[in-house]
Amino acid sequence: MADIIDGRAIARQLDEKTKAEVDALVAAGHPAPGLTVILVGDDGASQVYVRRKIKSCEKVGIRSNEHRLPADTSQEDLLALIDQLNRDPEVHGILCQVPLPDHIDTRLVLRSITPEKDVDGFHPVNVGRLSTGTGGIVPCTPLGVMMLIHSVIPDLTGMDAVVIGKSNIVGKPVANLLLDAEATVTVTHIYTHGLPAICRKADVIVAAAGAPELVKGDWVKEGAVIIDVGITRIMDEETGKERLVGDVAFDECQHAKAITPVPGGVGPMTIACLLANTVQAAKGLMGVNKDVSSDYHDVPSRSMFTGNGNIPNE
Ligand SMILES: Nc1nc(=O)c2c([nH]1)NC[C@@H]1CN(c3ccc(C(=O)N[C@@H](CCC(=O)O)C(=O)O)cc3)C=[N+]21
Repeated sequence: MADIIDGRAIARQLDEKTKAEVDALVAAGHPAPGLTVILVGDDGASQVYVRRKIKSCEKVGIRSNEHRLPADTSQEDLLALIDQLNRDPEVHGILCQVPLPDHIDTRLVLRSITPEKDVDGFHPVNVGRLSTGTGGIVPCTPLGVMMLIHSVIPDLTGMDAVVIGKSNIVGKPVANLLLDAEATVTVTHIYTHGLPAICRKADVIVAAAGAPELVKGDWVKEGAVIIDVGITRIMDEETGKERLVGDVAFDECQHAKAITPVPGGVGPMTIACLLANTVQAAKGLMGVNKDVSSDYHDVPSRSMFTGNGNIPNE
């Protein structure tokens, strides 16, 4: 039997660390970090996620604020709200839930959140920092994925990792983080030729294609580690109830070393990492931790100079 990686338990551990950081900030006379979540429209799943995020904030002592806007909110009004939040010194993190309604230009909206408060790590400045290994805020789900992998494989040096999915939110940033961890990374997607054979070579598989039960048992090498990022709601024919399905045929993969469940795997880590990112953003804005060592990490850092073939100007 494969070990089941308990995302809820690891998220709880991270929340404890986050809470301790919040307490330390407050004890030093700083205000508690503040997160503002914007939700446009009334998509059911989005409402569930936003409620979870707000509740989790309470647990660790982060102040939270929710702006619920009607589905027909104009892009102009949304941008005006973000502009106001960008200037508000009590707001340290801004998250605008995606997907946004079709009449709104999502890229423009995500670019309008100031990079210092961009706790999703979606702003092009943070994307650029991640891809050059120069700090910045790392997107929540990819950061959670790495923590789950590290809970079973402390050192990824030289390992073969296969990422399935090429989204800006998960696939691409996960690939960058795996490279930073010295893994050999193959990025694939649902149109990749010979995907099963590519996966069979992997020591680590990150499935983030949004395709229910795409990864079959015979795609998985004995002893591999599988991280399942997919969440699809399907109607169970037998019970008539809705259930959540990942991108991996879980039952067929018991010869893996370890595997994340859905639910209870990556999802809870996404939220815990959001809270951690909010504290990181707050510290940055408050000028906490701006000591010599963090300056060292802010300047073109390690991975730029350690001979990974990264040429800074490319
Ligand atoms: N700007 C923005 N940032 C996001 O981080 C963001 C977003 N938009 N839009 C939607 C996706 C999705 N997402 C999840 C968060 C928690 C769970 C989660 O807690 N999942 C539970 C189950 C939840 C359920 O029952 O549906 C679990 O896997 O155990 C899942 C998905 C954050 N997202």
